[in-house]
Amino acid sequence: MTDQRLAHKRILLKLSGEALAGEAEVGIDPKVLKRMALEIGQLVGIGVQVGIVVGGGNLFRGSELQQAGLDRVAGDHMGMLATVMNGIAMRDALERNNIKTRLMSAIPMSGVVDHYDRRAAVRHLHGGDVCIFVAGTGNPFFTTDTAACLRGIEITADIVIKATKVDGIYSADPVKFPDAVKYDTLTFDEVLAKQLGVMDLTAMCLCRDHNMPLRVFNMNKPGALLNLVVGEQEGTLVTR
Ligand SMILES: Nc1ncnc2c1ncn2[C@@H]1O[C@H](COP(=O)(O)OP(=O)(O)OP(=O)(O)O)[C@@H](O)[C@H]1O
Ligand SMILES: O=c1ccn([C@@H]2O[C@H](COP(=O)(O)O)[C@@H](O)[C@H]2O)c(=O)[nH]1
Repeated sequence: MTDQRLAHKRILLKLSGEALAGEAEVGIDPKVLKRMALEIGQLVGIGVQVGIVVGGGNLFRGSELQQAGLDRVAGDHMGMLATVMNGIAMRDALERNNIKTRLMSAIPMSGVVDHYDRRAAVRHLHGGDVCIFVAGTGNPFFTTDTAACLRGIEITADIVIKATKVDGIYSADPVKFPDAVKYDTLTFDEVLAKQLGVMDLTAMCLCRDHNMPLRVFNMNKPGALLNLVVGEQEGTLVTR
């Protein structure tokens, strides 16, 4: 395939932590990791530059730890460290499939992962390496959705793609409301006005204010990721 057929040449892919857990919903399922690694490898093979932000919801979420009695900032630090563990697992899966990978953390962790450096990340992307960005934004009270939009804007990705367990944005959470209706396209202001909960407000506003398109799609649908980078309709596209 030639470069001209690609709808997106540089993407920021947000992988939800829960998606890494597969059916178990907690922990990491090696079969899911392998499948995702192969799908990401297909993109690299056709010349797409891939940045990834991984979530941590399969291990820890600060808000849930706070409800269980922990200090919120301590909980958020644990959540960010959870994303580092997921990132190490994702790097391992990619490298097992001969996909060159860089793992960069917003929180310095010498000897385990590289420290995040935007200019170095862009150089690695140009060289064909997948860059995995972990530890979110490095600050408590944020989410990895916000980190994904932030990194996407920083690396001048063409689009932020949120891979999740539902196949787009619906009129209500489709997990709780099976009658909810799916949207093919939305504007950021519509998502905000309708309070559609698929992504947090900070992340949405960041994408809107920096004119960064966002697509939400189902990572459990084989081939969907490849389809959308070649411009086919998958999930829901949100634009300004
Ligand atoms: N209007 C909506 N349309 C689609 N999904 C929605 C909507 N409202 C809520 N959701 C829910 O949002 C979830 C998407 O969040 P997801 O679990 O992928 O990410 P996360 O919380 O960012 O990641 P992590 O699992 O790492 O914490 C979907 O699984 C869905 O159940
Ligand atoms: O910038 C950030 C990103 C994340 N956190 C904490 O990590 C967990 C896991 O991230 P998810 O986005 O929920 O997958 C999150 O709940 C926060 O506790 C953070 O503090 N700062």
